[in-house]
Amino acid sequence: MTARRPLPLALGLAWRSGPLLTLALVLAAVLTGAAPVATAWLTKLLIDRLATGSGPSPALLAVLLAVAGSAMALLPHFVQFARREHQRRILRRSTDELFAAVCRMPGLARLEDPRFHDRLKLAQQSGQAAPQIVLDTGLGMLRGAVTATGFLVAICTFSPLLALLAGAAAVPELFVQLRLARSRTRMMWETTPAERRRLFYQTLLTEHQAAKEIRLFGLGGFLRGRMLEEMATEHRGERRVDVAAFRAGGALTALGALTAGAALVLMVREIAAGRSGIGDLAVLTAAVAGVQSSLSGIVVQFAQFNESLILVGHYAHVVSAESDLHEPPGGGAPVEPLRRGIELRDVWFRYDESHPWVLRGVTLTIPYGRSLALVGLNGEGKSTIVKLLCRMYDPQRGTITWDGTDVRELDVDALRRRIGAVFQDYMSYDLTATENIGLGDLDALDRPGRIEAAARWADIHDRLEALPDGYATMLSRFFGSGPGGGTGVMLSGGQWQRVALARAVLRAGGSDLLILDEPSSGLDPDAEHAVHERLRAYREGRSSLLISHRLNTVRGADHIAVLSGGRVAEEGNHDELMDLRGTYFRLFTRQAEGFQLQDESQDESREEYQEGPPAVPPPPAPPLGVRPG
Ligand SMILES: Nc1ncnc2c1ncn2[C@@H]1O[C@H](COP(=O)(O)OP(=O)(O)OP(=O)(O)O)[C@@H](O)[C@H]1O
Repeated sequence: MTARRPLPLALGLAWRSGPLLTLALVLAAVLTGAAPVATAWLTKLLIDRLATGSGPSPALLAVLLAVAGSAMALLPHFVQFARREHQRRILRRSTDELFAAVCRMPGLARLEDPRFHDRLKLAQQSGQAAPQIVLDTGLGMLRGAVTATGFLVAICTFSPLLALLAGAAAVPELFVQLRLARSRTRMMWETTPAERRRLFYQTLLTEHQAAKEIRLFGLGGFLRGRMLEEMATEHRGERRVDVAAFRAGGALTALGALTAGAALVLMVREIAAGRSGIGDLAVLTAAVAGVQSSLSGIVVQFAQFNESLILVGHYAHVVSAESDLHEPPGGGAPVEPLRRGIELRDVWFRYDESHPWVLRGVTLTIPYGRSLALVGLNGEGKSTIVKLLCRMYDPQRGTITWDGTDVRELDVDALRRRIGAVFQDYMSYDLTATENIGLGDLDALDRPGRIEAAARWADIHDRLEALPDGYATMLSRFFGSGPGGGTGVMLSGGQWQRVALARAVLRAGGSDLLILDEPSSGLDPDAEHAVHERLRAYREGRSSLLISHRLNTVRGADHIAVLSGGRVAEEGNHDELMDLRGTYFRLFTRQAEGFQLQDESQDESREEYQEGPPAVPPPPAPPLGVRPG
């Protein structure tokens, strides 16, 4: 999809947010523009009538003047109210459209691209403000054009040269303001990374998760310093543009004063020569000032209009961003329930072209109704395989198939609905306990029975029920709990993990593939044992993928694959892999030895404790090479 054009996009957004309000604002702009011209003409007619006795009735002119004056006084109030209401509606709509576009992005690649985040930041700013600015400045220009045309016609009837002089003064200002607008938008793009980093440091300094390390390691001053450095970078960019604007403003004001002076000299000469009356002086003085200010206003508004359109370009880019995953023309095919299995064939993957390959030709099968366990050292790509199965990315080479169909040909949402997963980096949401579990299947949010059943399965029901507001308690110390706003509750690491398990189980009820990436790393040994027993029963007859560094929990899997160097180095069931005496054997025996050693030392210390400490301390060991006498 190509990026939508900024002007139609901005105007469309303004129109869809409030058609009647848009029309009312356009009408108000025309009236506001016409009112000063009408006032000046009516004043001239009234003065001429009073001086010469010819022309419309003074009473009528006075009434019309009063109407024009009232319109000029009242319109700004209406415009202010209508603008604010319109702004709120645009904000709601643009925010909705922008985040709908972000949610439509099926993969993770774009969210891991810093330039996309820079653009998103500007898109948020521009999507909220720019349509209003485009409309405001567009209407401002319309208003200014009505005023300037009226005044220029008035001046022309008096002296075309004077009209030309008043009009020409706007040309240099136009160039200067356009240049400034371009510098400002460039500066915003250049300083956005610094702004995002500053916001990151600010959040870090106030958020609960980082607070412990920041205090323990004494990082407050360091992070504050970094935050101020980023702010200084932003300010340097802003200052550069402000200095240019200040210089240009001075030069333009001097030029404006010169033009006004020249116009005044011309007028005085004409009146002194008797070619114009006293009424003309009144209208000309107002007209020259009016032309100058309205043309200058038009120029400034045009520059702002241009600036906003450039920024809307970022918004357009985000809302029309293409999918970061392959999508078949006409949409993906529906996903049928799994019958044969999922296969990875010669899968190569790296996170970015500049990164090394993580997977270098992985071939694996998760047969229907069977369990596969993945084992490997840190960073060997186990979680990467999980992300590929959930289609967070597509592999650069090779295929992943679902019952023989390449997953790239399937509808990605339908595929994900068939997968239940506990990720290694599972989320803890600052929401209520019910919501924390219910997010696994939104349909269950208003079915407390299902939520409770999932919590019972994960052995967290008793704890959640005992919370101050039960399942309605906010699991957060960041937001208040309940209508009274009492503080929420934090769970322990293992308790959070059980909540994540309950969430996955709630979803996995109807899923074909259950993925468990380190599902019990934070659980105590009793809980781990219980959870794995339940998981074993739960996986029965269901396709599942289990990843765990605790090899005693994977030994029961139907098939175990050991990843090494981006490939499957060993495969088989536990006994076969032990017979192979390779990596699995080494890792398993090392872990088992660790437990044995612990057991032995525990046994020894238990014996010592039972026997009591030795009465006489043992003699010091003799130096090496010296035989005890
Ligand atoms: N989003 C990402 N962007 C770039 N590189 C990544 C990303 N996620 C992981 N990696 C890299 O990919 C490699 C494999 O990571 P992965 O998380 O799949 O390993 P793992 O086998 O699950 O490790 P562990 O046992 O520590 O959980 C690592 O070298 C890691 O640095």
